[in-house]
Amino acid sequence: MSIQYGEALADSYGVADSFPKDFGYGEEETDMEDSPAPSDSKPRILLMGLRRSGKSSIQKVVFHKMSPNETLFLESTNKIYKDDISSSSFVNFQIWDFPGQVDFFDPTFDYEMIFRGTGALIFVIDAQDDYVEALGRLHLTVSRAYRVNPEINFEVFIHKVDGLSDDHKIETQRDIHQRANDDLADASLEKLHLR
Ligand SMILES: Nc1nc2c(ncn2[C@@H]2O[C@H](COP(=O)(O)OP(=O)(O)OP(=O)(O)O)[C@@H](O)[C@H]2O)c(=O)[nH]1
Repeated sequence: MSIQYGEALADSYGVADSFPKDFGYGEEETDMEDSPAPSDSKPRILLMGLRRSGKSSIQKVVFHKMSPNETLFLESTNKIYKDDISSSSFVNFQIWDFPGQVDFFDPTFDYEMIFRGTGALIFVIDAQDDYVEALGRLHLTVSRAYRVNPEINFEVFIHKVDGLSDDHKIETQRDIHQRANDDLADASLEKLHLR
């Protein structure tokens, strides 16, 4: 099984410069209990991960030209935030930024509907935090999503590596990779590929 992890997202911050300034993004805040509107049929990418892991920062810096410093002032997300990215007929998708604390047992949270229409799920892990809790959440999230829709592409972003030495970066990546896949193997979910 070949598994690769997304390169540290501190690097992705530079990506913002490659997007034109004048994208006319539609913005929408949606309650968890909302049912999907017709425009939700666009290809959908979910951004999930623990609270303060950096999901909104990634979305704002990469797609809205926010400077990394400004992300310090981002408020915690408490609803699903849907962002339409449609710069041309070739680039046309939605990013859904989730609150850190998604409750899969909340009956108003229709995760089956959400996962059914999802193309990719990006799970963000804060490398500067103790990531044991994040790994538990990763496992819960991807195993649920996979059972609903095995076609989803799962990506793990190891984020906030700016404070880590090169050796520590490699060690963190190796450790997260190992533990995440051990958890999947224990649950007989070897077919679920994390990248
Ligand atoms: N050191 C460092 N800090 C970062 C980086 N990216 C984001 N942060 C900081 O992390 C904090 C949380 O970022 P958010 O983007 O709000 O995190 P979130 O995952 O959307 O949080 P919730 O909405 O609570 O789920 C902010 O203070 C950011 O400035 C990074 O690459 N490096």
